[in-house]
Amino acid sequence: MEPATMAWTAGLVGAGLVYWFVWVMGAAEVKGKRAVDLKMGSITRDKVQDKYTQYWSFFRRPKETATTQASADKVPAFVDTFYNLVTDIYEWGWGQSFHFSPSLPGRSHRDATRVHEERVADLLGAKPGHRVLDVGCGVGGPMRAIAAHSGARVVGITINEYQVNRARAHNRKAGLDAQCEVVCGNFMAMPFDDASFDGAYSIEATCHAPRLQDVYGEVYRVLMPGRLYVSYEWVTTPLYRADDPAHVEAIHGIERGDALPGLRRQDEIASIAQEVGFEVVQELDLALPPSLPWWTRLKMGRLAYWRNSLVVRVLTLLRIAPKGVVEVHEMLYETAQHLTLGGETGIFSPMHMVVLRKPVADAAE
Ligand SMILES: C=C(CC[C@@H](C)[C@H]1CC[C@H]2C3=CC[C@H]4[C@H](C)[C@@H](O)CC[C@]4(C)[C@H]3CC[C@]12C)C(C)C
Ligand SMILES: C[S@@+](CC[C@H](N)C(=O)[O-])C[C@H]1O[C@@H](n2cnc3c(N)ncnc32)[C@H](O)[C@@H]1O
Repeated sequence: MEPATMAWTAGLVGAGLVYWFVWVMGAAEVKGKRAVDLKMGSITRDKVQDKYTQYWSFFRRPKETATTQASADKVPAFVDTFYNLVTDIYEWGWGQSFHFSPSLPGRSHRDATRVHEERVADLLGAKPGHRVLDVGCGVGGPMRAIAAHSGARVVGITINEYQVNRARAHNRKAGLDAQCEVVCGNFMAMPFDDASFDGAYSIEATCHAPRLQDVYGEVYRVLMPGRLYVSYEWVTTPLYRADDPAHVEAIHGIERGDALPGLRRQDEIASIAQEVGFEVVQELDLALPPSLPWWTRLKMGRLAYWRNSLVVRVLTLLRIAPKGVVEVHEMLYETAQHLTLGGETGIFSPMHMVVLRKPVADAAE
């Protein structure tokens, strides 16, 4: 072959490979984001690596982040940084619902996710005319499913401005912007009137609060008397042993890689709810049999992780993705291993469900 022909062929093959990496391999797992769109929230390109380092040094020793008032006060700001760093990767590699769900035999992940979300709407008895609060709404996957399923209006709150914009764009695209509203704010001091919601829910979000009382207390305040609050909580289960180093490492790994100021024990949730005034209507760990494992989706993705890691590296090399994305992606990969171990050993559940009622006669009155 002529040298010129060889050079052209090599060039074409190279370009084909880049195209394959970026557009095919980098395609979103569940539509909506491509690898080339990994922006790292509202952090400017040159600050991504620094922000990741700051995040990591804060959450490296999770329990310590909640022990003093001064460090607990910093948690929301670091959680905001965390979601700037991970939101695009989550959307790209997981979809618009940032939570787990029990696997359903013969059904897709998408179906399992929707069923887990619609369960909340059904428990709340949400219906047209109701105004329901989504506490820690992410980019609004659950909000849209619940609004569409129930016909209720849903107002979501998230600490992260970038997620607000993503959620609003998704709502518009889904034709649900008249029914779904998104507000930027702290769920421990919400900008809503007392007794202004017919129902409230939180899906894998309140685990970011240093004190669960602070967020449950706020939900209690904004809920109308007699109405329900459903929450899916991240907890350690009674199988967790604090004297087993493998257990401790798995739980610390989950906390570090998920911006958690310290996981709570399952048996703490109901008493905290009662402490702020709620009646406990139901409490159930949805991860327990007969539910099928929630962590198989993480495990089955090994090949996808390898592919994604390669895509992220190539995009960083080509300067399409900002420096620091590789580190964030590595952190998530490690977190996935800890979460899987937590699921397999049964020491951790991301779906300890509580159904709480604000009594008709408020005890404080
Ligand atoms: C509730 C929370 C988030 C739960 C999950 C939505 C996310 C927890 C770990 C995340 C992921 C881990 C591995 C990533 C993978 C390396 C990458 O290639 C593609 C995205 C992942 C699969 C990513 C997706 C979201 C999670 C499963 C917490 C924060 C309270
Ligand atoms: C794992 S995501 C879950 C999002 C959504 N519930 C879902 O299932 O797709 C956690 C959410 O809680 C929000 N969050 C964490 N701490 C918060 C705080 N102090 N105030 C408001 N939102 C918060 C995050 O911004 C994020 O949107």
